[in-house]
Amino acid sequence: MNNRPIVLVADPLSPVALARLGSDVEVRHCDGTDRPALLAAAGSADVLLVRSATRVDAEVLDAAPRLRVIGRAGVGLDNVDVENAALRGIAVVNAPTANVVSAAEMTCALILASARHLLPAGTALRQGRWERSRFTGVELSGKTLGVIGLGRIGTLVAERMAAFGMDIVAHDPYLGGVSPSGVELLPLEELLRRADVITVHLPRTAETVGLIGRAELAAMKPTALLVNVARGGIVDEQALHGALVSGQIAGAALDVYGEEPCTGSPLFELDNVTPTPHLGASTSEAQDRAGVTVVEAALQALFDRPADGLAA
Ligand SMILES: NC(=O)c1ccc[n+]([C@@H]2O[C@H](COP(=O)([O-])OP(=O)(O)OC[C@H]3O[C@@H](n4cnc5c(N)ncnc54)[C@H](O)[C@@H]3O)[C@@H](O)[C@H]2O)c1
Ligand SMILES: O=C(O)CC[C@@H](O)C(=O)O
Repeated sequence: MNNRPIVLVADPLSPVALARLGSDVEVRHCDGTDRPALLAAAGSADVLLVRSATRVDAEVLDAAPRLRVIGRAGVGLDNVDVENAALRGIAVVNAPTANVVSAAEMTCALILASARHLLPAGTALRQGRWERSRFTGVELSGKTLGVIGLGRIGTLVAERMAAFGMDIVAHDPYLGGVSPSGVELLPLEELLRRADVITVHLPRTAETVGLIGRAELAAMKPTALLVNVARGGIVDEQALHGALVSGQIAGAALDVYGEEPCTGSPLFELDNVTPTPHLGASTSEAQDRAGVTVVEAALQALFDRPADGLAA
């Protein structure tokens, strides 16, 4: 069919989601992290589908005069200039619940891995070193988990870690003082002082960038573990490096970084850091759900009807 709307897929989407696009649109692919390629391909796009790697800023919007829909296959919209898109009448759709279980499970995995030194112990073993006493860990049962940002993912993490016997405290000023049962809401300073494990589940906003900096790290216990599966920049990486080297806190696990992709960081050289390359949403289930959600929303916006093969 000629003159079909063009859907530009700029980050890898699940095959299930791509199949849902059907035959009423023309699907084109580009590498959204290759700026010149993205800007060139955006010129003919009616729909732009991305994950977290592609930055959809004013320059991209300027280069995309036909754009009607931006689909973000995931939760965080910090890589999309939503306000600017709205001013141009471009719809922005995301998948706010598609990957939250995966992100919560990833967080729990990182908490457990940090508490038991799984990464450095496994690395030592691969290098032929059987170092049992060096990697003595800590039990989580009876310890306190501090959740900063008690939204969808923070709540799922709290529920799961409560099953490990952890006491849960949280800081979230937007809950109006109302929290799920069993969760004590605290001011940030008190959470930082009381928690043994601190996990961050915030959007990246002007308010949250740098929220965990030098002073906040200094307020934590020397035995504290800090986990960030939310967004880079919320934890100040330089201050964190200093706190980990000086023993101000015991360890950290990071899935996200101020600049991504991040293939080199002084943090990666520390044994008490467990780094992962933004894998929180990287499960087949989450990717299928996120991709299908934004494809359906994009087709709905284009044609005012559901995708091929879906019930009307
Ligand atoms: N690593 C990954 O792959 C991955 C996957 C999914 C989501 N994320 C990130 O996780 C973030 C959280 O996701 P969610 O689904 O739980 O979002 P959510 O909107 O359900 O929850 C965010 C919570 O943070 C709270 N909050 C906002 N500003 C705050 C502040 N200054 N102090 C304390 N609390 C504050 C809000 O009130 C809300 O309850 C997303 O914005 C995204 O950036 C990362
Ligand atoms: O693109 C991804 O898989 C990461 C998505 C995740 O960070 C999110 O905010 O949903």
